Amino acid sequence: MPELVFFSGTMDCGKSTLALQIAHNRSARGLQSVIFTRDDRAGEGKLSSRLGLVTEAVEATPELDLYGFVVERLSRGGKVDYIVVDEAQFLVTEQIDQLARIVDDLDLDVFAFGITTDFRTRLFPGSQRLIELADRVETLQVEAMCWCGARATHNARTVGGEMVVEGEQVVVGDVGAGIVGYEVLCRRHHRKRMTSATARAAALSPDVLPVTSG
Ligand SMILES: Nc1ncnc2c1ncn2[C@@H]1O[C@H](COP(=O)(O)OP(=O)(O)O)[C@@H](O)[C@H]1O
Ligand SMILES: Cc1cn([C@H]2C[C@H](O)[C@@H](COP(=O)(O)O)O2)c(=O)[nH]c1=O
Repeated sequence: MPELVFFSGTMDCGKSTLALQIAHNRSARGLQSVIFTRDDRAGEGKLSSRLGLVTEAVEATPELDLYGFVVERLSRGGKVDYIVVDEAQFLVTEQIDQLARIVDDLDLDVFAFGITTDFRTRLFPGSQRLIELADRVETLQVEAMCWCGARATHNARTVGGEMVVEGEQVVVGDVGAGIVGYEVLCRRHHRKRMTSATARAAALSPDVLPVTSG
């Protein structure tokens, strides 16, 4: 049975790499995909991984009907065997419904990849709809780690190095880069707003240095 699968995790846990691997293995067996993405760091119409691989993709702008796109390709004689969607958190909820329709009405597997929650620990609308509709939600096996060594479960946003919990939901960016950056943290340190930089600064603070006599 074809499935809608949501591969989910924090930033930097290997989602795009897995998306590229799935596409590579299937195309090696002659299967053809439509790859959708939205706002990839590498630019419009790209699906890129931090391991350096990149492939062409269809930019899923909010107006694009994903079901209609696939139907049109099939009706023009194109071959479509399965669908890959990266940065699925950025899709509008109607597009997630369209993905479910692709599975149910066109009998195609849909593999969607995305982060579940934003820097405020709130669900992205696209991810919420995926959790509601997916046949399976899979957590990636290569866990991203917090600076403390625990499994990273949350995404933090930093502005000028400071962790923030207010702002626009969508700001495209990378981990540890630019004015606006991101860092993955465990829940404990997300709650305490303690990034690796804050933790380093605290460790160096005279307040926590051992008091020596003499
Ligand atoms: N230099 C490197 N050597 C080995 N693995 C790396 C290197 N740089 C990045 N990675 C791997 O790539 C992962 C990020 O891959 P990516 O697919 O871009 O993540 P995501 O799409 O989840 O943000 C990291 O968790 C790490 O496992
Ligand atoms: C937490 C968070 C992230 N984003 C953006 C930043 C990146 O462009 C993508 C995630 O990409 P990745 O391949 O999973 O690393 O999402 C955002 O816009 N808002 C957020 O709160």
